[in-house]
Amino acid sequence: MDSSPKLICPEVPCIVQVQPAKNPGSKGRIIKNAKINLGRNQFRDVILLITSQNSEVCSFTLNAVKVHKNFIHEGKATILLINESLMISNAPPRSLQLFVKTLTFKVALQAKKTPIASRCRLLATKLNLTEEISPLTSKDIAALSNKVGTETTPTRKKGQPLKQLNTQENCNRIEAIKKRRLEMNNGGMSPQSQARASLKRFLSPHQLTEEQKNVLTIVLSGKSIFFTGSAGTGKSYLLRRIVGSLPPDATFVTASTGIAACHIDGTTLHSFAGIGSGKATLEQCLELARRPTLIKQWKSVKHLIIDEVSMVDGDFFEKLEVVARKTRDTDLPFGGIQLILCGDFLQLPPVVRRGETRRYAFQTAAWENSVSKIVELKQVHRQADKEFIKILSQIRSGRCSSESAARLKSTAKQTIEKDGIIPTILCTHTDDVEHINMRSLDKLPGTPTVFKAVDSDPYLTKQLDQLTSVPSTLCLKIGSQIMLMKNLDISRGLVNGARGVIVGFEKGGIIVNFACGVKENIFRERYVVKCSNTLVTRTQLPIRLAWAFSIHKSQGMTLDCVEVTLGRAFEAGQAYVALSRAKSLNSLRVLDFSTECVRADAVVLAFYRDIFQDFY
Ligand SMILES: Nc1ncnc2c1ncn2[C@@H]1O[C@H](COP(=O)(O)OP(=O)(O)OP(=O)(O)O)[C@@H](O)[C@H]1O
Ligand SMILES: [Mg+2]
Repeated sequence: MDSSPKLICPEVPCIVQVQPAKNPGSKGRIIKNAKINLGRNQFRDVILLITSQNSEVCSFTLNAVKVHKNFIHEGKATILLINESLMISNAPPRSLQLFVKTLTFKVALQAKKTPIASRCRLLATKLNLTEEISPLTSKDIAALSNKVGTETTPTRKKGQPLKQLNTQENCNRIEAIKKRRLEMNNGGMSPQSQARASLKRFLSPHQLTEEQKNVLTIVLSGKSIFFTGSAGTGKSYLLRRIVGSLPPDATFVTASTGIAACHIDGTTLHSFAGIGSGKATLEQCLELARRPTLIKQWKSVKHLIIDEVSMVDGDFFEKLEVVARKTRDTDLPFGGIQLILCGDFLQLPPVVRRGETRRYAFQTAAWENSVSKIVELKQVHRQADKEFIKILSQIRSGRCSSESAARLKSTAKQTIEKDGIIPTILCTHTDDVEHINMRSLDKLPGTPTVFKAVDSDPYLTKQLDQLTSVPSTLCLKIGSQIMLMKNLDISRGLVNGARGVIVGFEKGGIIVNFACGVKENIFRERYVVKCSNTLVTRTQLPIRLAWAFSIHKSQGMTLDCVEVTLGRAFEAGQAYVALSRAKSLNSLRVLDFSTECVRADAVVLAFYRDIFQDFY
């Protein structure tokens, strides 16, 4: 049996707009609730099939094809054929990516084969679909040794209309793109190797584990689910995969905090809900949610994703449930919205004011009525070291044996500085963070270079500070310790949380030496977030100063090298969150550790013991 990885082309639910090439301005034909698939006809041409809601099928031969996939992450792509263009939208982004990948490779493979004589084709009376497309395999990649593929991604600015290209223009563009790609390679990889590498990433990316696949299956079955697990079990990683498997128009991706939302390219739950802090009366909240743009949004939600649900306040969650029912005019729990909740209640709890009683989301009737499935992920991915995993597991449950405490204390003296990168101090209090960062910057010689964020709406700067992970002003000097706040290139280690030090300035950017060994020029990035139901942007360097970081802000992150000070820990789960950001005991330095700072909330322990028989 062939055990090599295969990429099976999925059937993709979407909306397709078929436009005649000769008349690109026309609306063409719009097929809603369509499903697209690939097949082959009797000549072994690759065929794209569109099945409409009433099972009507139309097919397009893909002999000459060009794919625009600039917006594929939003579930959109345009396939340009000789006589028409197919504009695909509202597709689950990951399924669409797999589909486009298969399409481009299969068409490229086909182009290598001897074409069927026109006479033969003319003699055939009718085009028959003979078979489904076979999965893409590593053999296919090998066969593509001297062909890059037919796909192109010409740069098109947002808002600029798609233009039908004549053949000459097409050729020029393809040549220019090939040249640019070669230039980008820095003489490293040939286009063939690039094509192969790109497919290999698809064929064998980090695969989901069985327990993660199980969660995905439950999500796709439409059930409301809460999946939990200790830090680093891949909850947010899986969540990103889930987002890619759901239709974008009806899926809302949120998290309890701005920084956690950034990890999954979502928005905060508060910003999505549109009911302010939720502290107002239910009637006032409903009034807010019934504003025209918001009510439209509430009515369109089918899947609501919430990461770091442990920090969602119970009262807020309860109000949200009522708002969902009332705005959607239904008595179904949560207005019939599928909830996809994820987080670890043994990490940070909801923030409450002094004197207020804490109520977790799971303590509400709204949770009882809406969440039908609870799953625990058990395999830890962030750390590989068994000893460290065992220590963390104890701390999560609020315990710490004398051996574990001794092991953690033993890290206090180890050297984890490397190539000028010093570990980030994780602080319990935000004031300490500001103070350490400012003092350390002042100590560096020279005057700072200031990078001011460009916000699409300057009046929303405060909200953008909350909703994006990057500050409105960055004062930087050579020697500044920084943390990357965006996944720029996962394969090279340029991921959210990567630590580095500034070694130079470049026009409009900075030069950074990263702990992963990469030296990279970093320029401004655009962050797009929803604020009061409109899209706003912040353009800023994707970094933060990282001599110090708050434990609250670090929740959800994987950090390269950290120093933890827990003397003033005040919150249940705080020590656990701080320690579990590190990948290994070797990249961690724990100062002033005492077992008193290890605390787990008894209410949460009781909840977990109740739902998981084998829990601690
Ligand atoms: N199936 C997998 N295969 C390989 N790596 C994985 C897998 N799942 C997750 N990871 C990696 O493990 C690390 C931790 O994942 P992630 O941040 O999603 O964990 P988490 O459960 O959300 O943690 P936290 O509770 O701290 O938010 C990440 O670097 C992620 O890329
Ligand atoms: Mg997470």
